[in-house]
Amino acid sequence: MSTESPLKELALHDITVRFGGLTALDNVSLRVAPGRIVGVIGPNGAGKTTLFNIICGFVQPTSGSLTLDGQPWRPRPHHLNRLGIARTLQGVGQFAGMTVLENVMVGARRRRAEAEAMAALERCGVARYAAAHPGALPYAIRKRIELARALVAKPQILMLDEPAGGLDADEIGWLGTLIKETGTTVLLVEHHMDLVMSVCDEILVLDFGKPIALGSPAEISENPKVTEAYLGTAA
Ligand SMILES: Nc1ncnc2c1ncn2[C@@H]1O[C@H](COP(=O)(O)OP(=O)(O)OP(=O)(O)O)[C@@H](O)[C@H]1O
Repeated sequence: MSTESPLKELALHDITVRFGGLTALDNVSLRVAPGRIVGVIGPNGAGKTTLFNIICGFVQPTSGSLTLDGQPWRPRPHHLNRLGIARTLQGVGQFAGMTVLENVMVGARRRRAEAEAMAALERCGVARYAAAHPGALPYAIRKRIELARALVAKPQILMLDEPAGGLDADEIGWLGTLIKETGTTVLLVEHHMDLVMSVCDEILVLDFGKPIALGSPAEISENPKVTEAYLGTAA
């Protein structure tokens, strides 16, 4: 499977997740159309990571369902790569005992995918660190390596979990350009509002697990419910 294959439509239907007495997601529906960049935002604890964990099969919904290209779909973490779904993690979770190149090859679909891994590192501007060990590198470089690891398999759906965390303005500018140029479907969980507003076609806003708004960046930035959710957190 490659980026030339038709992109997949991912949809969540009335997903609810309860952890004991806590409702982390409350009846959330979302259709991620092929090729769109969809942001998921909300105050801390709103359920953003839980939503990603549902799509990756790390967490099972209490109720609700998912579909992939309209077919019922039960995600399993070890099938994601084969299905063309790649995810970056918050922070940088690279293997310390491997070189940068070896870390990126872990994300590839084929064995011995050295050329693809080098191409992904080049795309992310960090090919010169291929032989280094990630532990010794600055945080911003490691974030780029994490992106290369997700991009190496040429995913059809790229899930980015707080990719801008810990980056400066220049790095975030670079990241925004990369996201817009991937040509793939992107799901973006991010607190950095300028990045979200500049790259997303559509944004879902969660608050205490509830979907409170879904729309274009302009619609979201003018929605009083969204302002209230954020100001309520800050107060
Ligand atoms: N495995 C779990 N067991 C119990 N509660 C959990 C679990 N995972 C998440 N939660 C709770 O579910 C709620 C939503 O958490 P989640 O991490 O999805 O929020 P978030 O929007 O990603 O937050 P942040 O912006 O801080 O990363 C929180 O109250 C959290 O404490």
